[in-house]
Amino acid sequence: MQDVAPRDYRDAMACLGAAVSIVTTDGGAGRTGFTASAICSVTDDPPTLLVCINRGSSAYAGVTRNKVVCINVLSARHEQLSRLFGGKVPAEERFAAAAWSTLATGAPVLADCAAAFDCRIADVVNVGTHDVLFCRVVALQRSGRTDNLIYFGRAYHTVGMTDPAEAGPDSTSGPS
Ligand SMILES: NC(=O)C1=CN([C@@H]2O[C@H](COP(=O)(O)OP(=O)(O)OC[C@H]3O[C@@H](n4cnc5c(N)ncnc54)[C@H](O)[C@@H]3O)[C@@H](O)[C@H]2O)C=CC1
Ligand SMILES: Cc1cc2nc3c(=O)[nH]c(=O)nc-3n(C[C@H](O)[C@H](O)[C@H](O)COP(=O)(O)O)c2cc1C
Repeated sequence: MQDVAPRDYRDAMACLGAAVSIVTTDGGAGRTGFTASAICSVTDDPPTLLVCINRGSSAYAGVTRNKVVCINVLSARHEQLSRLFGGKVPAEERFAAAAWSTLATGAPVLADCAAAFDCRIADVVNVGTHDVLFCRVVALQRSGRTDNLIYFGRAYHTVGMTDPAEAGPDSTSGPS
């Protein structure tokens, strides 16, 4: 069976709205990060997400050598930060634009993101141009923010919950 053309595939994928995150890493291979929408929950036992990273990305060597990532889910106010981490800008210039801390792995945690998933990379599967990283969550942070940055139709949008109580209280959990 013939594959569809990459351009047609991307045009169709532009119809799929997705939350936007900044995936960060730090360790022996240095601090770096990139904007990502190809992120998905895999299982809650053990808590695992997947992240798809293009092997051509400037962040690829750092992420795969450090073997840790933090998935920082962006709020509406982070559109400019998403653009900065979206390519071409040197890594340290990207980080200079926001405040960061750490949880368990040492990967940078964005101070006021909607949620942060601090992870060790448990498995990697090579598919076409990308590596699929299976990321075991070892610590969490939630801000209680009630809005999300969304990428849909090649443009940024925002969604928000009407009842702030739905987001739950501010919280941090995992090993200290
Ligand atoms: N999964 C990925 O690697 C993604 C990469 N991007 C990057 O950001 C640039 C701007 O994105 P758009 O304005 O949406 O234009 P676009 O026309 O290049 O992409 C449309 C949609 O196709 C998918 N896509 C794009 N490039 C892809 C890739 N290399 N592998 C798998 N899926 C891909 C994404 O869902 C994206 O929103 C893209 O050219 C690409 O370099 C954007 C979204 C996802
Ligand atoms: C909204 C958005 C979503 C993106 N999602 C992904 C993604 O899921 N995986 C990925 O490898 N690159 C993704 N990219 C592209 C990277 O953020 C980055 O632009 C690319 O890796 C090249 O950056 P570089 O200059 O650091 O090499 C996305 C870009 C944007 C703007």
